[in-house]
Amino acid sequence: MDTQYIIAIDQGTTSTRSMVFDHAGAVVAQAQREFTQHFPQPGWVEHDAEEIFTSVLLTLTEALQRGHIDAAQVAAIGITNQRETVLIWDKASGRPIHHAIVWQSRQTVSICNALKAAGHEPYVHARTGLRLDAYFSASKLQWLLEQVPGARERAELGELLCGTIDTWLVWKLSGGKVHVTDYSNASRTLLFNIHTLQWDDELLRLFGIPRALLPEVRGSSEVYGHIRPEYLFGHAAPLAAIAGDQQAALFGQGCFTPGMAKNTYGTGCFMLMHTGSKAVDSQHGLLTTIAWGLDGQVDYALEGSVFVAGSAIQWLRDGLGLLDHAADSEALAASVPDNGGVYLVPAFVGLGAPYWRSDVRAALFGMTRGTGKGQLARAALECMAYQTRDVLAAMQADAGIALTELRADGGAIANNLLAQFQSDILNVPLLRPRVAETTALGAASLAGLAVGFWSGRDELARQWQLDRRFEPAMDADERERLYAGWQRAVQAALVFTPD
Ligand SMILES: Nc1ncnc2c1ncn2[C@@H]1O[C@H](COP(=O)(O)OP(=O)(O)O)[C@@H](O)[C@H]1O
Ligand SMILES: O=P(O)(O)OC[C@H](O)CO
Repeated sequence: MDTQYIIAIDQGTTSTRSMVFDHAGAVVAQAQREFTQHFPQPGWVEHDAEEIFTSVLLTLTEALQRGHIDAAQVAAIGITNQRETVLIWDKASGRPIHHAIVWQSRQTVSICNALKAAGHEPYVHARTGLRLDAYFSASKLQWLLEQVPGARERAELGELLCGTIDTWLVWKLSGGKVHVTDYSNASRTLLFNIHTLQWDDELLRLFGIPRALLPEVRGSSEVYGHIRPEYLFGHAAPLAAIAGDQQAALFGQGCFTPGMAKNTYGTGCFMLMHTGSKAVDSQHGLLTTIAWGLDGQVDYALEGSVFVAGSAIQWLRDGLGLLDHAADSEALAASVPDNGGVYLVPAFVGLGAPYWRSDVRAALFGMTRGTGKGQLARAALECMAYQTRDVLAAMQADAGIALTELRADGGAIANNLLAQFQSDILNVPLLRPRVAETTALGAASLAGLAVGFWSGRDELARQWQLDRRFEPAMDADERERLYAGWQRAVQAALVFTPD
């Protein structure tokens, strides 16, 4: 029989990737497409869901062509996606009624603030493990139903469907036959009870969301349907996995047992710790979320969501013009011995975990006349490490355990200076795996498990391979001195809020 492969579709915030994995878990071919970011007003971020779907079809076919792989060799397709981003579309025509509202978008801050002021946060948190924040899908759906003319009436008549990006893609790829999501994505909507594993009627009422809009919630590793053959050179491959991108990365990093954690350094920074079958309620500003539904049960995770990480480097590049490429930040930072007392609090869209302050704005502290590009590059890299320490401290306090190692992935951790500094500031070894595309690997793994391509988690755990291990090398006084500077900078930024 011909060699078989699994395709993972990684639909991220700024680009879509299709990656083909072989049985050893190695990437044999891939294709990537960026798509348009729409900023209709300051702080708003939207995507054209049709453009996203086109990017998926193009990368699927490009990846197969590049790898000279026959579509019949595709054993299954797994989907992983930017989370919380949500849209509504017309059931009959398949056309979105408006752009998708992206997770970063702040256009529903006032909806959330009003609900918080009315005292709803405690029970929303108790059911969902989340916060009443514009980051999650529920207020975005409410906004769409209120702002798009006729949407609410049509939703109540059952003419419309909604979904996060996974749901949209499965619906489109299956030719409008399958309307599903998985537990990991449902757990990011603010409408799903993570304890009863049901859409929550009271939360639906609170946000005014008709139940008829919502998809069925399924496991993260099962065959939901098949791709229309015309989308894959005539082969109706099974659509066999769905997982939110951060949970997929946790899976792809082989964090299968309680206490194992990963941190992904992409646009934002997302640290997740597996907590097993237990939903640990955070007392320190973290989220409780569903890691995945697999083999008939769900596993939970604690999550620290940091909104700005690698995008601080993009700001140096595109906003300030200090760099040509993000990777140049390493040499620039290495051109100076230290941060020279400069700290960047990168609250460009407010601060996420563990602060949850959407009103705070970014700030630079500690500059002197001698401050130059090198210190700014350091401050931008270091802020990822300090934010990670904030989250790790919260996680250790919530879980009651000390982390012995941190598995790291995402575009920015290719930066060796950042990786070493991160290990120093945490005083924990940082492990960078050989397959950097852990998000896609996680989705491929879940799809492969669903169709018997891999035997189980043990086999997957054996495939995880180390690229480089960074050991903490900074002395304790220096570590605590630097971190104390960060804490002062955050406190100062929290005090200054715009009108
Ligand atoms: N060598 C590098 N050093 C620092 N930051 C980097 C480096 N390479 C990429 N980045 C940053 O990492 C991010 C891209 O990582 P990626 O994992 O592709 O993100 P996402 O999936 O969120 O789009 C960008 O914000 C970019 O600025
Ligand atoms: O698309 P990414 O990789 O920036 O991930 C976005 C997260 O899923 C948002 O919660």
